Amino acid sequence: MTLDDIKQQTDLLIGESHIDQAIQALAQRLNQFYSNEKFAGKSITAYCVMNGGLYFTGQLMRNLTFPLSLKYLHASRYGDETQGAELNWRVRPSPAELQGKDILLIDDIFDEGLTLEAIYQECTEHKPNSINSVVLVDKQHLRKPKSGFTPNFIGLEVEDRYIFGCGMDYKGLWRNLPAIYAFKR
Ligand SMILES: O=P(O)(O)OC[C@H]1O[C@H](OP(=O)(O)OP(=O)(O)O)[C@H](O)[C@@H]1O
Ligand code: HPA
Repeated sequence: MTLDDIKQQTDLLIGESHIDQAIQALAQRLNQFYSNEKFAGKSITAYCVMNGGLYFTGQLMRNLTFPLSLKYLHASRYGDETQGAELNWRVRPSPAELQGKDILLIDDIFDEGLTLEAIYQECTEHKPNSINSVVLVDKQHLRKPKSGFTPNFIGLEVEDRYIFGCGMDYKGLWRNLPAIYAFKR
């Protein structure tokens, strides 16, 4: 499939400039949040949730103005599929990197929320000083975690379709696209 095929067979759901604006607005909110005196003199440990979080982390980071230590973790439950299954931990954060730290989890999408909720729980067990999460998009449906868990910062809302671009893949591909697409129904 070529880029031309993608353009013909998909709907452009969110364009590049809209996404860039949303990322800048999120960065401003995070800069404001972490300028609170309770974070004075501290650095923030940002965890990029691989692989999907990579694009968003890179775009977000360049607009963040507080001292940030970048790490990554990898938990996956979609693989190359468009339906989620059981969570598979590939790289866990190390306890020593969490204890007493101020953690920011960065991911591309909050869909059914099971991935981010499980990551949050894993991190919480190792007693960070604070833990917050930011996602680029929140998919609009009612299949969210029963616990009520939700990210602290959300960039954009997206309709209930399988989407790709901006870090999100379609069958392992097209994470590189700077806009968000869904195949035509
Ligand atoms: O809210 P959920 O329904 O749990 O889905 C969201 C998660 O799914 C995707 O990861 P994926 O499992 O595709 O792994 P990948 O990022 O390595 O492709 C995405 O990057 C999120 O981490
Ligand atoms: O809609 C999606 N697209 C890509 N990856 C995803 N992971 C969860 N939901 C999605």
